[in-house]
Amino acid sequence: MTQCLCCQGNYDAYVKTRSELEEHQMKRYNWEKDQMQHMKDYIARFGHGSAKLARQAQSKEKVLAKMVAGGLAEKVVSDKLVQFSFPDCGSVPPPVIMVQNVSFRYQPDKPLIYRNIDFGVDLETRVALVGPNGAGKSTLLKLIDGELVPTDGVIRKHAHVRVGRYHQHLKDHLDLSQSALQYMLSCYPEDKDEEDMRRSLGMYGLTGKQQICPIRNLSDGQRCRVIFAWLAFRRPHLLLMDEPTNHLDMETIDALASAINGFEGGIILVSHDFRLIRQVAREIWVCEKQGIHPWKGDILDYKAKLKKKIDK
Ligand SMILES: Nc1ncnc2c1ncn2[C@@H]1O[C@H](COP(=O)(O)OP(=O)(O)OP(=O)(O)O)[C@@H](O)[C@H]1O
Repeated sequence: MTQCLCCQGNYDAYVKTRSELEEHQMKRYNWEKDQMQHMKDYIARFGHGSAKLARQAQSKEKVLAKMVAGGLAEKVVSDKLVQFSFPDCGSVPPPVIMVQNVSFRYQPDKPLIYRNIDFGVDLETRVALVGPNGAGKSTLLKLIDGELVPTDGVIRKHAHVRVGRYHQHLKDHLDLSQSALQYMLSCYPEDKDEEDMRRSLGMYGLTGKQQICPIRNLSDGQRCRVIFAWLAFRRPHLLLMDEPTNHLDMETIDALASAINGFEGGIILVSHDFRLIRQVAREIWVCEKQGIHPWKGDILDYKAKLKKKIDK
């Protein structure tokens, strides 16, 4: 299970430690840079001078080589300030999605994951779906998205609704030889405007270089951002987010939270990150015992209940 990030104290401590480390690294980088420049200037000026000066220059050359061999501090390059946002999706009148008497099992000889579940989703929906591992949270998102078909019952969708589902496996399907920009252009061939695509990728914190280098050279976190950019470009009315915080650092998670809060559509979030849930969810639904049950309290009450259960 992903570590719970509820505790603000931990987060503050993390930010403080990180900025102290960065400050130290930057000081060391600047000092080394100055020293090296000084030695290089000396070598350039006196390397071919009198025997004494040339000897001193040689000795500086050795010091310089030793510094390089010992490993130099890298310049602190903070990731571009990330400010996610999901574009205006326009409105779709309710009911946007109706889940009616749905039962589901993966195979005929397997137990039901859901039995007769019934609920509606619209653009006001801001739900965090929680529950034990294996209860069926991801399965529900796949059913709503249409990747899975109910064994019984129906899921009705408004004809014009655009659903955007984010999950971890999307990044595993990226063509690693393509750049993020090529990927976007191939996904949206009708939108050939490179500038638009670049703006979108840039909005998700990918620098110009990162947009055009092969995806293979990007970190997992950067690949996730490519997926967020792809998702946002679809202008979904309903976001189905399955563990969106994996591979994201805390600043990016906060950027995601504020993007969700600024989003005008609906969202169903599956996450083990209670800190994100606390920031964005208006309702908690518990997925267990083949059903979906609205939770009366907030996510902290739910967390307390889990803890009580473990302590018993
Ligand atoms: N393709 C599949 N075929 C058969 N069984 C599956 C398949 N996918 C998932 N399951 C099973 O269905 C159940 C529900 O899985 P699901 O991934 O929806 O649970 P979850 O609540 O999202 O779990 P977690 O919190 O661990 O991600 C699990 O027992 C899982 O093993």
